Amino acid sequence: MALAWQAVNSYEDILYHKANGIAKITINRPHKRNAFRPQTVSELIAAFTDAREDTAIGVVLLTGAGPHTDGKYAFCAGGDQSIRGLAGYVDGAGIPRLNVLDLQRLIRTMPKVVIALVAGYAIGGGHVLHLVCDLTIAADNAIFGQTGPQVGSFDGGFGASYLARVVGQKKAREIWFLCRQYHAQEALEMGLVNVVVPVEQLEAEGVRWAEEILTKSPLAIRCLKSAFNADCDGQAGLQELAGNATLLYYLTEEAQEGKNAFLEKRPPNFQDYPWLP
Ligand SMILES: CC(C)(COP(=O)(O)OP(=O)(O)OC[C@H]1O[C@@H](n2cnc3c(N)ncnc32)[C@H](O)[C@@H]1OP(=O)(O)O)[C@@H](O)C(=O)NCCC(=O)NCCSC(=O)CCC(=O)c1ccccc1C(=O)O
Repeated sequence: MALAWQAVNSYEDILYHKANGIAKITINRPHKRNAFRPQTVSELIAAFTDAREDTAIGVVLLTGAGPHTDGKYAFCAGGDQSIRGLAGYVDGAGIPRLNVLDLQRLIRTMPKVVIALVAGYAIGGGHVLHLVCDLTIAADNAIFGQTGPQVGSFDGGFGASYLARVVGQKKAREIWFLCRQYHAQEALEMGLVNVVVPVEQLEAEGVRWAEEILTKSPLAIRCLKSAFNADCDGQAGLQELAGNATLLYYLTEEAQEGKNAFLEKRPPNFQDYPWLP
């Protein structure tokens, strides 16, 4: 049965819906193959931040609106080249921005599962967006690729190093150095996506995966996501993982004793808590 999506807020460049513990964020610029401008990214950050803060939400689906009137689908074609200035993508106030990097970090560090639903093109910065999601479900018409060295750009952050972690060094260098496009099946074979489904089943499959995840333990999923990140993200990754250890410790009676003793102006008594092997 289809979910009864409820619209959340009103945006210009994105659509934002929620239903049954799932948030769905849709880039809505199909006339540009869902390429993002600074406003698109700001709106995406606002929606992802809302989903992060909402304790009822456990999984976020990120997708692109489509098909366009020409029948073509796109997840996202990267930065909008028509408003690219000297120092980034120029916003309505004339300020150049590279704010998609903030969005990448938000998706990567939010303690909920983010699933990219890719129909059509995931190209350039749009390809990196699906890459930083925890899981990717591809439609059978999905096309993946980087174009940076062709259009005078590159993503040397997650777009390079995390891509190499996912598909291996040789393949990642091929993807960036040759700027080829890869079909869904090839993406599956290189471990870039989790599954390929017929395009008309894309959202339903995403909802099925989300519903399955939502039956699992939120704290376990949270700790696992930060553990996977810690392996790649250096001190920032360790901070995220250690933050979860602190959260779990705060939940114990032992930690409460420390706080209570301070508030009651007495020495703490940790004698009841064992030094576990
Ligand atoms: C995606 C295509 C392969 C699709 O091809 P096709 O189906 O033939 O459609 P088109 O006719 O080309 O496109 C239809 C329509 O959409 C417009 N459009 C498509 N993509 C863009 C875009 N990226 N920017 C602006 N407009 C776009 C296109 O012009 C057409 O409009 P008309 O009015 O009808 O002419 C193909 O479209 C394609 O190759 N697109 C470009 C892909 C690309 O090169 N993207 C940019 C890569 S660089 C990037 O994304 C920056 C990454 C980034 O943001 C970043 C990374 C690291 C650090 C910082 C940053 C940062 O913030 O910049």
